[in-house]
Amino acid sequence: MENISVLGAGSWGTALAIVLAENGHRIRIWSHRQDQVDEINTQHTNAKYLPNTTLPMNLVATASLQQAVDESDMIVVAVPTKAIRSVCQQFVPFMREEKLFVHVSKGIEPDSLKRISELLAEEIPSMLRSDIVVLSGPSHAEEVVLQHPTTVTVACENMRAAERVQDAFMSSYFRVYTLEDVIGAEIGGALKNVIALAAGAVDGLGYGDNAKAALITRGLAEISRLGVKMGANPLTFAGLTGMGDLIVTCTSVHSRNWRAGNLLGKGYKLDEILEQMGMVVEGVRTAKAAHQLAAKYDVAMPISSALYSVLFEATPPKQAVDALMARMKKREIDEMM
Ligand SMILES: NC(=O)C1=CN([C@@H]2O[C@H](COP(=O)(O)OP(=O)(O)OC[C@H]3O[C@@H](n4cnc5c(N)ncnc54)[C@H](OP(=O)(O)O)[C@@H]3O)[C@@H](O)[C@H]2O)C=CC1
Ligand SMILES: O=C(CO)COP(=O)(O)O
Repeated sequence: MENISVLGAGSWGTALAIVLAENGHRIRIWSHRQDQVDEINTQHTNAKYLPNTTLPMNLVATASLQQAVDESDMIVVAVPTKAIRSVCQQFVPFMREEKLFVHVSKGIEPDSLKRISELLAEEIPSMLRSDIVVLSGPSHAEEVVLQHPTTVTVACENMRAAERVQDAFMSSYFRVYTLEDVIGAEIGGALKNVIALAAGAVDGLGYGDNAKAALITRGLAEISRLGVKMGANPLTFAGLTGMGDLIVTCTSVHSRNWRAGNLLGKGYKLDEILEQMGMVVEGVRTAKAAHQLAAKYDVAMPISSALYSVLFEATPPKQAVDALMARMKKREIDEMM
């Protein structure tokens, strides 16, 4: 049994806290909203993020970040990418001892182009963190809380740390694999959201399964191209954090990124879509990072670039698809792969 705190009480933080609580660990979940803490502790629900779900009685919420961090040895960071630095900056000043950090967010910071483990390493001094482990894979919170069979991967260069996290999360319906390739796991998890926005847009335009399959396959090709240049193992992209997560996010109605893309394809404006979603759509910010990464590493990322032009340069989605189809002919498998 471990003492574990989950920072962030959105849909994913709450679903993972349920998995951990059901595994018998001593779990705290931190929310920055007192009303949500009260709801979790008194009604055992989190209606905004996981309607129709009853939380286990041993899942305790706190609005005190200090209490959440002090009382646990393993800290699961489950806030959106854009909140990671500010949350770290709030808890680091009162940390007194080393902890194991697990992050479950899927994004890349625009401009700095840092992956999330790099953001955590920058914000948390090395003497206060034993290891940083990435948990990623095809796993919508909505299905995890129904205990539908789900598989994820935990990645860390230190296999003992990865195995400790594997042991903490593994259950009859939540199967956890280990991996050493942190870069591959983080790049696959972040960039699949960009491709999922594009897949949603293609569905919103009324195109069919051929177009969707093309986006998934060619999307994986450009994610892998970039990831390999950044130092990832190409085989990682055939795994759960690559192909697995890309499939689920491009095809599931649970996906926030797919749903936002679908509205884009139907002609809604980005601002109104984000307002309507009420939950984080990581792919929007990551599309900016992907655009910058493609330039920095000199990698062709045509689908990500097309999505960037739809999101930030007002290109109509149909025009972006037409332009993708009209590119110069080329070989399917490029030499780098
Ligand atoms: N949902 C899922 O199924 C999965 C999500 N993920 C990833 O997990 C991460 C979190 O996603 P998800 O749970 O869906 O997001 P949600 O939008 O459901 O929830 C985000 C949570 O973080 C809180 N939050 C936002 N900003 C801050 C801040 N500055 N300080 C403190 N808390 C903050 C929100 O609070 P408030 O309510 O006040 O906005 C909310 O509780 C994302 O990176 C996502 O890609 C990964 C796998 C599956
Ligand atoms: O990462 C996820 C599933 O593995 C969640 O994707 P969305 O944020 O698009 O819902």
